[in-house]
Amino acid sequence: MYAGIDKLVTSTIGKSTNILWHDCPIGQFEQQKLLNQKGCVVWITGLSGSGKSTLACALSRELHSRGHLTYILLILDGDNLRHGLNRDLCFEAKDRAENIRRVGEVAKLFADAGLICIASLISPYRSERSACRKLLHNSAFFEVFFNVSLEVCEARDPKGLYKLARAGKIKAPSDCEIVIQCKAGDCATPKPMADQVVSYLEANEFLRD
Ligand SMILES: Nc1ncnc2c1ncn2[C@@H]1O[C@H](COP(=O)(O)OS(=O)(=O)O)[C@@H](OP(=O)(O)O)[C@H]1O
Ligand SMILES: Nc1ncnc2c1ncn2[C@@H]1O[C@H](COP(=O)(O)OP(=O)(O)O)[C@@H](O)[C@H]1O
Repeated sequence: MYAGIDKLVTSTIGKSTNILWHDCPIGQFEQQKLLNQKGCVVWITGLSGSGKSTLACALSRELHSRGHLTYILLILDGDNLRHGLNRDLCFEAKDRAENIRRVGEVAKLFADAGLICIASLISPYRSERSACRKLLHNSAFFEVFFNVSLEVCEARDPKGLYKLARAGKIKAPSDCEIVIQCKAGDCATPKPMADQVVSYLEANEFLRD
């Protein structure tokens, strides 16, 4: 047996038996001490064009300027992910579900490594967002809902995809920690929106060990 592995848990997955779980001596606790922050997932949900990617970038810039390690969100952004990790997936309901499940698992890995992981996905279904939330056992999953009207998103329509959103009747999330409100003619700039999330992380002691 290798040094440092003090617990072996076996399980059966499909037809495979003896799938081993290895516990390692350097875990989330040790990583967080090193980074002086707590690993967590900030999950940004909202319609296409609501401002998710803009907030993700503003938030990572703001946290970086304060000395915090984030995972650069552009990799965990719906469009970008479909160039790599999820290039086998399209936009049917089952593919969206798998897309979100994989992103949730990857986000959990980054949070386990002590990083503040910002995921930016439309993630329209509550059940899938809840499943990702449940992966984080220590309440380190924060949902940010962009409450931006269809009218505003459609007026922006930077990718010309808006006819698709028009068909969807997406219910507002009921279990999010943070709501970014934006009505026609009254939208905050990205910096105060990022500050709203930073204040939440600060108040919940995620910006110190
Ligand atoms: N057909 C179709 N339907 C929906 N979205 C489309 C489609 N084709 C491309 N895109 C772009 O992909 C982004 C959505 O990916 P997500 O991973 O966020 O979607 S989901 O969470 O799986 O529902 C989304 O990015 P944002 O506009 O930034 O939200 C779209 O621009
Ligand atoms: N707070 C804001 N106020 C005004 N325009 C914004 C704001 N946030 C984003 N935008 C603009 O809205 C469009 C969509 O933003 P984006 O972040 O790409 O949305 P999403 O990632 O949700 O599709 C972009 O053209 C962006 O410049």
